[in-house]
Amino acid sequence: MEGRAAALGAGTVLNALATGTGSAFGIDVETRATVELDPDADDVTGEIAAAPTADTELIERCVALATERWGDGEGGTVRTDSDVPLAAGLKSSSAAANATVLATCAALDVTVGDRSGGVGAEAAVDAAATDDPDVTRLEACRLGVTAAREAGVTATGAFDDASASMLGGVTLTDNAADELVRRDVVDWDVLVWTPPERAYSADADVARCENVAPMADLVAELAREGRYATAMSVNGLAFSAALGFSPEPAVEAMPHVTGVSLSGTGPSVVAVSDPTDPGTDLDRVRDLWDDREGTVRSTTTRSDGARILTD
Ligand SMILES: Nc1ncnc2c1ncn2[C@@H]1O[C@H](COP(=O)(O)OP(=O)(O)OP(=O)(O)O)[C@@H](O)[C@H]1O
Ligand SMILES: O=C(O)C1=C[C@@H](O)[C@@H](O)[C@H](O)C1
Repeated sequence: MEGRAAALGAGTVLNALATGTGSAFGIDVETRATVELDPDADDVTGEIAAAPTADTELIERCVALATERWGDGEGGTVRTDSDVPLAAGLKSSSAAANATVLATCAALDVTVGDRSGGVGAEAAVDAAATDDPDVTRLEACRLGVTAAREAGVTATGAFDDASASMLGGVTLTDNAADELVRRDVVDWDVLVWTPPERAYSADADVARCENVAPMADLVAELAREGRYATAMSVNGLAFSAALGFSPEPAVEAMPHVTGVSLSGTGPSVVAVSDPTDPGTDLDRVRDLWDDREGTVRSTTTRSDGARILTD
């Protein structure tokens, strides 16, 4: 009983720590999970490639909750390997949880897809429905969010990040209710600067973020209108200030991009360029960010989301 799956990292449009409303978009950076189930095992043992001392509780909870829900409570092993740097603001926890839940479904021979007949924002996802699965990707995503809450790696549950990682595209969510408010496909070039330090979401100063709630409401309004890139730039200025990160990398990028923001609870900064936006130049931003400590990575948005791996 083995299953493998991959899920996306993501960038931030709106950080949910101020109001519980959040927004994020999937990017072409993946985390893969391999799950082996053993009907005779009671426990789940996790391993994170290239990070032997990192906390494996999240992925172990994901397997345990998935086998309780869709299997017979099997134990086993789970191993992740990732191109998403851990605790850098690029939704490593959401990608790990989504990949692990889908890999567990694959190991259980439970089919996963997007069921037709959804309502509201979920109907937009259903537009891509091709089959009648046992489990929808949104159900799998919500299970990963429950595991993240139980493992204590999140402030709000981060359904915004998790839905962007699972479905791709850009999502706007209510994290208090784990509800999808809106989803759209975006087609952007993306530049990511990741400084060497790490910032765990569980350690973020939520009270400081709540101080900028009026700005978060404004960002949410822009996102509801589909003005995601503008929303993102406003978010970046507000949450860099609230969380104590320099706004300088975003400010120097701003004349050359469609949108730029501190991502998640930092420290990465993500800039996007809409190819139909004539004034943008991510190469120029790369020249500026290359002078900074850390790594600069070029990528793109993804609209397909997480998937079970079959080869
Ligand atoms: N590849 C992975 N495999 C297993 N667990 C992971 C992996 N990546 C992250 N995690 C879990 O997620 C925790 C980090 O979560 P955190 O929310 O702080 O990071 P993040 O999701 O990258 O940040 P942000 O929400 O700001 O984007 C780690 O301590 C670990 O428990
Ligand atoms: O832990 C959380 O609840 C979150 C962490 C960050 O990624 C935020 O960007 C997200 O909106 C919520």
